[in-house]
Parts: sequence; C-alpha cells; structure tokens
Amino acid sequence: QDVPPGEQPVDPYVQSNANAGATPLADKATFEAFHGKAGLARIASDLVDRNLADPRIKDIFATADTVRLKRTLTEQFCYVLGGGCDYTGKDMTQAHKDQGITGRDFNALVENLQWAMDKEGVPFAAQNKLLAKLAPMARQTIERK
Ligand code: HEM
Repeated sequence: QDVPPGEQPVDPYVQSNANAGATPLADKATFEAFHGKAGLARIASDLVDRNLADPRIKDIFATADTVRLKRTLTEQFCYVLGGGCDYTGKDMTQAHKDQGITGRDFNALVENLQWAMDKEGVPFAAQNKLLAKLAPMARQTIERK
C-alpha cells in the first residue's frame, strides 16, 4: 500500500469496500445531486476544515492526517452514494478507536456536514439520503456518553 502524496504512512490493514460501513445506493441520482465526485471532494474538504475550526470538536481532529481524511471521506461518500468509487480507508470502528467520541461530538459533526452540503447546494432530499446511510455509524464511532 503506497502512501499517497501529502499523507502520513499508516499501519497496514485490510482494504475493502466493506470498510465503508454501508452498502451503496442503487441508482446514481443522489450522487449526481451531490455534483459527483468533485462535489463530494468539496464537501469532505469543507467538513474537515469546519471540524478543525469548531470549538466543540476541534481538539479531536488536532492530530489527524487531514489530507488522508479528506481523501478517504470523499471515497466513502462516493462509494455509499453509488458513485462507483472504491473506499480504501479503515473501517469505522478502527478509525475511531480510543478517541472517546461522544454523542454530542457526533451531532456536532453531522451539523457541520449539513452546513457543507448546504454550501454545495445539495437538495434537502439528497442530503437526507446520505445522512440516513451515515446515521447507523454512530454505533461504531461513539465510545462514551
Ligand atoms: C457518520 C459519522 C462518521 C463518518 C462517516 C466518519 C468517517 C471517517 C473516515 C472515513 C475516516 C478515515 C479513516 C482512515 O483514515 O482510514 C475517519 C477518521 C477520523 N474521524 Fe471520523 N467519521 C465519522 C464520525 C466522526 C466523529 C463524530 C468524529 C469526532 C467528532 C470523528 C473524528 C475522526 C478523526 C479525528 C479521524 C482521524 C483519525 C486519525 O487520523 O487517526 N469522526 N472518519
């Protein structure tokens, strides 16, 4: 597994689309409502930047590899929305292990994602399709009340 430009090396893990944590939507209409992979890359980038500036959760992101995070989030959203990407990141349990994420942290991140989707001009119905795919991942990311 080569290290993409600008990213930090990570310990080896098994790559699989199953790591994305959700099955893909069957048709491409929602993916297109997100303006394809370029739109998803803008949303992932805006989301990470907003998390880094958000006093509620910025400390959790302080040591993260944001170049890698923007890339893997883009892949994950693209895969889940049926855009035909492969997800090459870790599974959600591994990615969030020992970070002590709370339900409030999770809600803050979802708010920031909604802000990023609004900024991209994604229609509300399409936003809800992605949120419905991500909501069950609370179980893998939240570790404490
Ligand atoms: C639906 C909810 C979430 C999704 C879909 C998601 C997705 C991801 C993905 C794809 C990665 C990268 C995995 C990799 O590097 O291989 C990641 C890492 C990370 N996530 Fe999440 N995440 C979610 C919730 C959260 C929440 C609520 C927080 C904290 C408020 C958070 C903080 C982080 C941090 C700090 C990393 C980087 C860890 C590192 O660099 O070692 N995530 N997440």
